[in-house]
Amino acid sequence: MIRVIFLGPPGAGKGTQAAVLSKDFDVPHISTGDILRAAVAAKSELGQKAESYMNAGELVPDELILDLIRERLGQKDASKGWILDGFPRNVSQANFLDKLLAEIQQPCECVLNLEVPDNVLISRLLSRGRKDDNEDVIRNRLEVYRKQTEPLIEFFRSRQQLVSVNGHQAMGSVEADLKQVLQA
Ligand SMILES: Nc1ncnc2c1ncn2[C@@H]1O[C@H](COP(=O)(O)OP(=O)(O)OP(=O)(O)O)[C@@H](O)[C@H]1O
Ligand SMILES: Nc1ncnc2c1ncn2[C@@H]1O[C@H](COP(=O)(O)O)[C@@H](O)[C@H]1O
Repeated sequence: MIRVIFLGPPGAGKGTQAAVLSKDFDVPHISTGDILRAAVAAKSELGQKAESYMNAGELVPDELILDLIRERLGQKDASKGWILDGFPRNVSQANFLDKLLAEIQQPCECVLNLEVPDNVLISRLLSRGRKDDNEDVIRNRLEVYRKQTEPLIEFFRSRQQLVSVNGHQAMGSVEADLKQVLQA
């Protein structure tokens, strides 16, 4: 069983690696980006509220995300562990998660921070080609990451929860490094 959070800029490989580890460790991969994209595709109320923020590369307001995470972590499959990808994304989400995990008695074991140079991120995102992967939106997502999400590196490091891994390697090598961390 593992309970881990993936941290890292857009394009660092969080979703790619979380999907692999989710299979290997048999725990759900909980991606707030995937949940929101599904809501947009379904044209649900959440999707309609979130879409314009996502298309602009901005974070959606916390109030759209917090209940969703509480509900998802309360589902049965999450009782055996989880991998969070894309949450928390700012300090207020991290504080919320802290309280929630204490309340449901599911402590996070570690925060895996994928490090990749900016030029590599940009070229990966341009070739991924999602709706929010055009040049202007990528630039904004990186800026939003620097301002709002990157402070979480220090937040988790100060609590000795952070482990940084070189994400600028072949996917299999990143996976091997992550597994080494998780088995340690
Ligand atoms: N180690 C790697 N080497 C080369 N390409 C990679 C590697 N890891 C992931 N990619 C590719 O880079 C792109 C971004 O990866 P991924 O979607 O996993 O990133 P992410 O961190 O989840 O991004 P976002 O936060 O924007 O959702 C994908 O097209 C993926 O196939
Ligand atoms: N935790 C989140 N808080 C606010 N906004 C979020 C969060 N997770 C995802 N989003 C929105 O969705 C897109 C895509 O997310 P990815 O994790 O990069 O797939 C992101 O730009 C936010 O608009």
